[in-house]
Amino acid sequence: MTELIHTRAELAAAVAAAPDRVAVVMTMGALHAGHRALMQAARERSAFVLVTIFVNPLQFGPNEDFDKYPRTLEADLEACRDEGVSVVFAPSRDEVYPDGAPSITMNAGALGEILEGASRPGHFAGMLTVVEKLLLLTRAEVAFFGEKDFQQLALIRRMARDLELGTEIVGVPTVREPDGLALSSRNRYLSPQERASALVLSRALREGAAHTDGDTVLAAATKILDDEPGVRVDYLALTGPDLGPAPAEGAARLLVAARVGSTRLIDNVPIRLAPIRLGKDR
Ligand SMILES: Nc1ncnc2c1ncn2[C@@H]1O[C@H](COP(=O)(O)OP(=O)(O)OP(=O)(O)O)[C@@H](O)[C@H]1O
Ligand SMILES: CC(C)(CO)[C@@H](O)C(=O)[O-]
Ligand code: BAL
Repeated sequence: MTELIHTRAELAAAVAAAPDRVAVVMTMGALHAGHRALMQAARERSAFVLVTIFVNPLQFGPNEDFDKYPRTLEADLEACRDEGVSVVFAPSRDEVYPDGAPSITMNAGALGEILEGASRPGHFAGMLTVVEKLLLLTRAEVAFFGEKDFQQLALIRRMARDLELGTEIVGVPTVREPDGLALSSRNRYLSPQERASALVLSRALREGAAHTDGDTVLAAATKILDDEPGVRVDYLALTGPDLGPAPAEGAARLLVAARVGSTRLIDNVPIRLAPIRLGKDR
């Protein structure tokens, strides 16, 4: 049985009665198979999985899609029931921010300024603020986040470490459509034609990941993106696995953000860079 609750008092009671460690999956709703993968990973770690559904106003910029963000609570509950979730916490804005906009918020630091942070000022401060509140309110022992939002995951790990939050943060690989498109609640904004154009994001990353030299990785991905007129690239970046500078060899990450029509999408893949091999006479 999945219990739907809305208030802090109900949440405190549910957590106090939890039969196992609290395993949390935080979402903004409009649930899809990517969210379900997080719930399944959580279910493997605990008999008590708690899903939060809250479209956090603090992480949306003034010209972003807060108002039109899909809100599909009935279907979301069905998905949570299917995945054996114990409790769904779907609070109102006042329940999360009883004093209105908080005057003390998280600072996402230098990692919050690059990539997504450069395009969405204030986004990560708002995101970390609500994640920290929800970690504390749910008393989460372990929390699950998708690699699809790779920078978000990196920042949450960093916050948990830097602030000694004591919650284990687990990353879950990106779930994709059979044709490669990363699942995202925002995919439902795409027209059929835009949906076809959006495929170049995953295709570019796949092409890039077929190479092991940094310059070639970027050139291969750029070529695919440049060939699709319906897509405006915000950034294509090759970084280290922690979003620092890309190493000369070993694990790296290739990330992309682009606008398809008016919809902004992100994606990323792991890359393995090989040492440069010199010819025998050089
Ligand atoms: N395709 C996916 N695979 C794995 N995890 C995902 C996927 N999509 C989202 N998640 C994860 O689900 C959690 C909740 O994300 P959210 O509710 O914002 O969904 P979303 O599909 O990313 O939505 P949006 O389109 O708004 O970015 C986050 O940890 C996010 O990384
Ligand atoms: C982690 C999160 C639920 C915080 O609002 C959100 O950023 C998301 O859905 O990825
Ligand atoms: N999926 C990350 C949350 C956001 O885009 O606001």
